[in-house]
Amino acid sequence: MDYPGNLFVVAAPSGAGKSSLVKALLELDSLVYPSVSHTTRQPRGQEKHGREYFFVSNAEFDAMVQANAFVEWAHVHGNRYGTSKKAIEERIAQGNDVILEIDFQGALQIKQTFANAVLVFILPPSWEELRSRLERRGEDTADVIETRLKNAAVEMAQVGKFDFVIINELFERALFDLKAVVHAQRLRYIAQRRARADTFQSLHIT
Ligand SMILES: Nc1ncnc2c1ncn2[C@@H]1O[C@H](COP(=O)(O)OP(=O)(O)OP(=O)(O)O)[C@@H](O)[C@H]1O
Ligand SMILES: Nc1nc2c(ncn2[C@@H]2O[C@H](COP(=O)(O)O)[C@@H](O)[C@H]2O)c(=O)[nH]1
Repeated sequence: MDYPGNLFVVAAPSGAGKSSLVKALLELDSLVYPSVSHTTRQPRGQEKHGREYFFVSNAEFDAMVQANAFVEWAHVHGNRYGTSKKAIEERIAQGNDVILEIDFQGALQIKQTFANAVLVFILPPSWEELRSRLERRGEDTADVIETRLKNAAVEMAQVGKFDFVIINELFERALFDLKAVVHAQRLRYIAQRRARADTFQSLHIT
């Protein structure tokens, strides 16, 4: 599907820093809108329904799947997460840019539907640092951290399917790289529109 807005998809193993990077990007770039996902996971300490996620029951999630309300959804770390059509389609149809922070399975589903979506994978600088970020964040139990680290190996094996890879060692450097990806896509989009307009003009089509 071809929409006038750009769709950016950021995936990473849990703890690599994608939420922190996306939050910082959103503070700097008022033209990018976040998508709020639905999840069956329980809210963490400060999380609010409708802000970080729409927290729904298994039955509510099932009903949305049945109603074909998701553009993508997946089982991640023992819970289900999904991006609703409502969260993105209206915005990109209006020409706004939208950024999704989702896992690799969802990212690959998005690419099937939106061929122009830009997929970015965030890597941590090392396994030790990944573990230490999850521990320092202090939001998950030791069991949950072990599950997320185990899943990280499977997730990182998918990196070759993404358009861009950013190593989040120094935060400011990684943020610079993410901004550069967004900027490059906007320039590419303008170039594509110009090329199309030129083709139409040379064929005398208005
Ligand atoms: N470059 C960095 N250097 C050091 N710490 C960082 C860096 N980037 C993020 N962090 C910290 O690492 C922790 C994990 O970051 P964050 O919550 O953004 O990860 P995430 O990839 O979104 O994880 P999840 O998928 O579980 O939501 C946070 O405490 C964050 O402040
Ligand atoms: N496929 C999808 N994955 C999603 C979505 N929203 C979030 N996520 C990913 O789940 C894990 C865990 O998130 P957490 O908030 O519990 O730490 C992480 O990789 C998210 O990116 C979604 O809509 N679809």
